[in-house]
Parts: sequence; structure tokens; C-alpha cells
Amino acid sequence: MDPLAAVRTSTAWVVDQAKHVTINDAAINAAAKHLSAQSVPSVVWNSDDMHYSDGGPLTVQYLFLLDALNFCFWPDSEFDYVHLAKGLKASLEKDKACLDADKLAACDGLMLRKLVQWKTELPGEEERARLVREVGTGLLSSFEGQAANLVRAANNSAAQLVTLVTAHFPGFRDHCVYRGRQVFLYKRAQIFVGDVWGAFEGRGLGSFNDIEALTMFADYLVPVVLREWKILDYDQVLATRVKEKEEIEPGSAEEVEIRAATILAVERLRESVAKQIKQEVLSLQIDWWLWQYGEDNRSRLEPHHRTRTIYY
Ligand SMILES: Nc1nc2c(c(CN[C@H]3C=C[C@H](O)[C@@H]3O)cn2[C@@H]2O[C@H](COP(=O)(O)O)[C@@H](O)[C@H]2O)c(=O)[nH]1
Repeated sequence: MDPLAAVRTSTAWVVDQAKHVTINDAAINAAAKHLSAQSVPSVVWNSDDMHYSDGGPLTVQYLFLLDALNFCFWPDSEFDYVHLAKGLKASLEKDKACLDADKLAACDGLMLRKLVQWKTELPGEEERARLVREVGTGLLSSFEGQAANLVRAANNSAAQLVTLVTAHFPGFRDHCVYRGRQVFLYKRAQIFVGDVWGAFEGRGLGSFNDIEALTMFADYLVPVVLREWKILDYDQVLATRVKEKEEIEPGSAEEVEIRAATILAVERLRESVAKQIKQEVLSLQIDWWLWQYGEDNRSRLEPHHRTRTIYY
């Protein structure tokens, strides 16, 4: 199975059936005009230097652990992605061996809190520690402890890397069942590929001959931006539940429709921008631009949907 084709096909089907979320194509074209003026293809990966990035295999080890933990920050009003990235970076700068696979394989909640240099209990701390152990044991058993070997095994294919990550590391298997059909999102597996591509600027360990096959990364911040731009519309009941910060059940029709519509809307946005600027643009570049916009405008944007999950 081509996992990236499966993401596109299954999410398009969800949007076709959706009852709670719709995509507004007129708003997509208006947004594409705005985005086209923003030179999206030049968006950089390591915004304000928050990442550990040394151009070598340790950067891949850092990114794989980062993306194994890149989910569900919102239950802790302070802890967020930037703290996770900067904490891991600070630990690596102190001790280059801190992400060795044997250490990860033995990681518990307290050790993880120290590794990310956070002062209080992490949201979902024990579950996060279990996912760290899964990364350590999987790397030891199949990739000589090195995430760089996992990337090398993909022979410069993004789709093959997503296949390998989801085959060897169950925590990355971001899929569900919607109206009796399996739906694939693979957000953390895909964002890992995108981060490797970004960190290595598409060269060496970061060169993928099918990087354009990645979709956007179905998180909880980009949908907020798409709603502000009237691209995504939630029905009244869902809009009220999101506004009131009520938890939306993982695997519920509402959650799956939000994520699937976000993926399809960004695909359509990418096509529209590419037409306007007469140049190819990657879904991940549109994604990074939208995500950064969401981060920069956090204080005035509507609340995001709240789903307690390990996938995003
Ligand atoms: N769609 C998408 N979702 C992303 C990222 C990133 C960071 N990407 C790096 C790549 C380039 C930049 O340099 C960034 O450093 C995090 N997230 C997700 O956001 C969510 C909110 O988290 P927060 O605000 O902390 O609570 C959470 O689900 C988190 O998983 C991204 O790029 N795209």
C-alpha cells in the first residue's frame, strides 16, 4: 500500500460523507491569492532556531524523538511544541549521548521530564515515556540504534519512510475507522519526513525524490487558521463545542471530519497557489506557513478543538 495515496483517498472519502465540517472552495481561492503574495516556497524550517540541527545523524535522532512526542500539548496551558524542541536541544547540547537508543529504551516519566527539561509533570507523561521506550527498542532491534539508518533504509522515498516508520513503531500508526472504512492521517510519521527534509534542506539524509507526495500534517492548530479564513466551516453544534473547549472524542465523526477536511483543504489550497504563482509548491510548505501564522496569531484566534490523543 502507498501510505500517502491512502491518506489522500481515505480523507477525500470522509469529506464526501462529512456531516459536521465543510470546505468552502471560494474561500480557498481568496486565501490562495493572499498566500501567493507571501512567497510560501521560501518558508524556512527552523523558525527562530528552536531546533537541534548539526547536519549529521544526531539531528535525525533528535527529530525522530521530537516527532514521537509531537502531540497533545494543550492539557498543560504552558507546555507546548517549542518547549519540547528547545528542551531536547538543550539536553543534546549538554550531552550528545542523551538520545542513545539504549537510554531511550529505558526511559520512564521522570527521566523524560528531565530530558525535555520541564519543571512539572508532562501532559500524558507515562504514555509519552512508553512511546520513547518504543522508539528506543525499535531502533535497537531493527536500525542499530540509529534513526539515520531508518531514513537510509527508505532509499530517498518519503512514502517508503512513512511505511517503515508505521511498520516498526506502532505509536505512529495514526489511522481510524469512519463509517466502517479505515482512514489514514499519519500526521507524526509524515511530519518526521518533512522535518528531516527541512533540517537537511532537501539534501543528503534529507533528499526525497517524492517529497511532493506528503500531505499537510493534520494537527489541531492549522484547522483554526482555515476556519478564520472561512475555508473550513463547522456546523453549529460542533462550533459551540469547540468554542466552549469541550473535549472531542478521538475517532469520533467530528474529529475525523475536522482532520480529513484540513488535509483536503490544504491540498486544494496548494493547487490554487501553484496555479497563481506558476510554480510548484509543496503541501508541507503551505502547512508550515499556516502553522507559523497560527502560532504568531494564537492570542486572537478561536480556540482549537481538544482531542486527547497520541497522534497530533
Ligand atoms: N501542521 C503542523 N503541525 C505542527 C507543526 C509543528 C512544528 N513544526 C516545525 C516545522 C517547521 C517549524 O520550524 C516548526 O518547528 C508542530 N505542530 C503541531 O501543532 C499543534 C500545536 O502545537 P502547540 O502550538 O505547541 O500546542 C500540535 O498538534 C503539534 O503537533 C507543523 O509544522 N505543522
